[in-house]
Amino acid sequence: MKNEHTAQSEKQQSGHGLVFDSVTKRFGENVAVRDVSLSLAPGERVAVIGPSGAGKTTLLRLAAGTLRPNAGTVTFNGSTVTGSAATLAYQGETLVDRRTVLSNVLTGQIGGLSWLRGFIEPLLPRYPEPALERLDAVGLVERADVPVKSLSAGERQRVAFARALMQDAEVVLADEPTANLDPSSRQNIIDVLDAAIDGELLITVLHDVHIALEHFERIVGVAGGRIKFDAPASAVADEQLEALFAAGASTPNTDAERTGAKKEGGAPVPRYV
Ligand SMILES: Nc1ncnc2c1ncn2[C@@H]1O[C@H](COP(=O)(O)OP(=O)(O)OP(=O)(O)O)[C@@H](O)[C@H]1O
Repeated sequence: MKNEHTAQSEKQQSGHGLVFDSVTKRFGENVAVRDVSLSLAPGERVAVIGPSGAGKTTLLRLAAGTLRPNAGTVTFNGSTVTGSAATLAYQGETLVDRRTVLSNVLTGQIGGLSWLRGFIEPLLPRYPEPALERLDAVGLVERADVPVKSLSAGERQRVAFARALMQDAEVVLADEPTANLDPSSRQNIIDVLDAAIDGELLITVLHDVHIALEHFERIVGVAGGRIKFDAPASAVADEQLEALFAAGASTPNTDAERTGAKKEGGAPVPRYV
């Protein structure tokens, strides 16, 4: 009889799950992700950690299909990723303050509606039940009718999760869900996310290494656009973490910097186009 690990490896080799195959993503001369190969199985809970500018958000956006690689492929179950396979849980600041919690969550499904219905549904919902279910999953169903502006940062993040879960995607991506939260809310928000996920592949970018190691099974360490380690949380050594964050300070992102060529200009690179 095959053990679970062998079965999972075979599925991944046959293109099951989310697969990055030799992926490179450039922004001009800046190489954000450099020849990355990675296989993640359905149901896994993965934390991506690394220093600032390492390429973590770019990896997430490639997984969401909102960025296309310059080289290599990103597939889910063998097909190029699209917005319907993966959902990116944007941070709580992306909510519309003056609208109610329910209305914000309902905007999570407008991609699947007609233009007119997509406009009207968040304001005058005909089918609020799916959104109320997602709010229940994140413990906020009682607050469905209050405006988002009256919520705490942690509650806003929970609404953002509920909105992302409306897409019923098989891959859930969260970029820094603990940002702007106090330490006790940070633990709590990861517990909420954990409880709301139901068999989907969860990939979370985290700055807080302790939370990553405590709450996630698999840790992918990224620096300079490359994967430096990919290991079960229990196997990540302090030396690996020190090397990862030390590498961040010294790893160049451009080919010119890597080859020691003189850098021209020096204008800051914009974060997003
Ligand atoms: N849209 C863009 N245009 C130009 N450069 C970009 C763009 N997005 C990211 N970059 C650059 O790509 C590199 C990786 O950025 P990315 O945001 O993926 O890093 P990160 O690890 O998520 O960083 P942080 O932890 O600070 O959010 C950085 O050098 C960044 O400046």
